[in-house]
Amino acid sequence: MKPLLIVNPQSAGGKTGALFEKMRGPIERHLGHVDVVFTERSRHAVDIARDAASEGRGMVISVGGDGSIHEVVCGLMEARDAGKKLPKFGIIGAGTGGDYRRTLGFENRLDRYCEAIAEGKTRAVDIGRFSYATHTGERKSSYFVNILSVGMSGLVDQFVAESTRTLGGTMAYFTSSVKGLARSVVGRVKCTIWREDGSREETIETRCFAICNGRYFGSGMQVAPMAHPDDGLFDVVDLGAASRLRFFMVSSRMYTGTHVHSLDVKHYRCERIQLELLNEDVADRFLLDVDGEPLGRLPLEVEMVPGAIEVLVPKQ
Ligand SMILES: Nc1ncnc2c1ncn2[C@@H]1O[C@H](COP(=O)(O)OP(=O)(O)OP(=O)(O)O)[C@@H](O)[C@H]1O
Repeated sequence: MKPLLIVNPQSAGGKTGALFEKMRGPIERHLGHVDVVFTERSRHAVDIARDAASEGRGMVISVGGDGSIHEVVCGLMEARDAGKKLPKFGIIGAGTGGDYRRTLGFENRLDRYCEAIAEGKTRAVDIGRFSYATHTGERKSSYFVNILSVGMSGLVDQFVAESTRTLGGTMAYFTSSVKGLARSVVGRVKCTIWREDGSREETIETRCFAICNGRYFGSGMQVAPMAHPDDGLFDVVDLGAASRLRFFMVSSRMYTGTHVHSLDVKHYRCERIQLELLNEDVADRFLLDVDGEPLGRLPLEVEMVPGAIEVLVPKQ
């Protein structure tokens, strides 16, 4: 069967849909004939990827941004949990932020994405499987490939989602970040972590707490510069509970990854983690960010699925 391209025409503010026919020539020169499906709605890529794995495709390729990668991964993981053999997963970055492809070492060029897919080098990347609470209190589960964070990041995502209809992408992100900082709260969180055979429990206070396979979130902020997407462990970064001004100054250092040297920031590694919010009065402002999209809230339980998906990566 031919490789299947799952194209999000709405990614990069709609540019991907407008430019895809121009991209098809270079793609087919590298990969030969391909099948193409355009997503028609949010989360459609989950169904397409799951069905592609179920019908025995050898390769699926996401064409879009981090949200598209996330959805294809969710579909593949649903197929894996149903006992299906998974296709190799190719990435053609055509989004706005591109946080996951940065960790994998992709240059943001169509020819580089195509070369990586054609060359066939893979990395078996880790996936997080988690359960969370929806805004109506229902328990649900899902997956993440890059970063699952909670606190101010989820609040910013929610403001971005509410504002994109009236503002352009960059402007929406900037105003949402300012609003997110102004409205951010300190969560008091009961945190239980498991590593190898042992577990430990502690109560922490934080404005933002990130559970990472990849290194970047928020369009280029290197929250976990030490993370490797295929080491079988989450790198957990707690950005602390400093005042808003001090938190802003520490967070700004994420662009260079030097925030990890701040005494406010804590880092540890684990295979499984549970978070429960103790000050429930801040629950509607202490929210989840899953691979860059808003989702729900605590309580949260996360477990590692090591080496779950074979991703086609640059040779380097
Ligand atoms: N046909 C569609 N109509 C409307 N929304 C869609 C459609 N297909 C996918 N989406 C949604 O588009 C959103 C954004 O996609 P994606 O993340 O790939 O692009 P981006 O936001 O430009 O990139 P990045 O996340 O890297 O900044 C996702 O939440 C996805 O669910």
